[in-house]
Amino acid sequence: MGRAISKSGVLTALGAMSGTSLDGVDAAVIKTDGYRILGFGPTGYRAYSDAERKTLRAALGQWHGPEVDAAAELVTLAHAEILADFDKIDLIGFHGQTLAHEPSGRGTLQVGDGDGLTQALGVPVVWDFRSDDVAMGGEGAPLAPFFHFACAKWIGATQPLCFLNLGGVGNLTYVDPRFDSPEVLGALLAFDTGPANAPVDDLMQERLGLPMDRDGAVARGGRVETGALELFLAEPFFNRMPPKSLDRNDFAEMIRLVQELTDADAVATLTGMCAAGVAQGIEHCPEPPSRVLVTGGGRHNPVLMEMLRVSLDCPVEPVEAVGLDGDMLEAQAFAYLAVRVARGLPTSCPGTTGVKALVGGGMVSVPSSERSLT
Ligand SMILES: Nc1ncnc2c1ncn2[C@@H]1O[C@H](COP(=O)(O)OP(=O)(O)OP(=O)(O)O)[C@@H](O)[C@H]1O
Ligand SMILES: CC(=O)N[C@H]1[C@@H]2OC[C@@H](O2)[C@@H](O)[C@@H]1O[C@H](C)C(=O)O
Repeated sequence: MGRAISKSGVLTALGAMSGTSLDGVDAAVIKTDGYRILGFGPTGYRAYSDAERKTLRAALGQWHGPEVDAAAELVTLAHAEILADFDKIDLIGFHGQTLAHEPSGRGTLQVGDGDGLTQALGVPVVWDFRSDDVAMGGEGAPLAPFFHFACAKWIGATQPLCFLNLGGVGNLTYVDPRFDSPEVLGALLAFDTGPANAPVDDLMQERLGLPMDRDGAVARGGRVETGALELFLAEPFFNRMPPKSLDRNDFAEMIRLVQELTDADAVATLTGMCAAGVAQGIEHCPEPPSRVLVTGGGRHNPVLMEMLRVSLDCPVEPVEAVGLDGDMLEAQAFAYLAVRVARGLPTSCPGTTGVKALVGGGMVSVPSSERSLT
């Protein structure tokens, strides 16, 4: 099943992402030469059980110790299960699970054993994508922007546009497709916009024992409390110039801003905070984007989408409007980035992570049977 990584030509790469929402592992195949997208392939999803989610939650914010070890083992096994379902793969891009992210402090931690996966699956694995960028002074996130640039080309965009990912945390990529290459100054600007669904999920869990505000049903019956919203926007994060990134729990205490509110008002206000963070962030774009294409779970929330439409001056649509798959874009991104890493191409630049030079970060593990060949 395994093959050494060819140094040129089109590769079939499988990417896997376990996001900050802790819902499960997304996996997706793309064909790429490391520059262009040549096609999209099959996708898969492996949900975490309640018990597994609990194990992951217990390890959030920690850098080492038994909780981290348990989380790492679980993440590796869950990935081994889903990735084994795919066939004829040249290369795997394995993001792992972020447990802690403190780029200007202790670094960034994505757990999961990429080397173990290589041996188990017999396919080369690229992993630990963020550490090199952080070591060189970058934020280590977001990393999807180079892939967003390729997506903009794939859909034939001719004017600047934004990709907005609304997962646990929100991140925005401004792409100017008039440039030929993503690393050219001005082609990309990217940053985290603020918390997205994580605070809503946490509040729903805490108050109602539910994992999310499905279809915005609770927020729809509530009212955004402007006092709480103003206090939220006064956080220093919003005045910082991009690039900038967040840890899932950096804004965990914002739930306190809504603690006196009814369930509906509290959820509406947290939803409004996500939209307001995006509206503030978009002001940093070099030019107003022609459209905002939304990916990640937040695009399924009609109340959140409506709030974004009201506060932004351009069309706001799910990425499905241009034929992309908003549930799989991150997994596809790490498939794409894996090929770039394997070929020595950069995966971040000053405009995406604030790093001083171009970085092609990641470890490459090859099956031991192929070590003599590479
Ligand atoms: N139908 C829906 N209605 C409302 N919210 C939804 C719906 N579907 C998904 N979501 C939200 O999207 C979240 C999952 O989003 P996604 O899978 O993009 O996150 P992630 O990839 O784990 O996070 P990140 O991008 O921050 O790493 C859920 O936790 C939930 O809050
Ligand atoms: C440190 C980390 O894992 N960051 C994630 C997280 O989830 C969304 C946002 O915060 C983004 O910065 C990043 O993921 C996406 C996939 C990225 O790197 O582009």
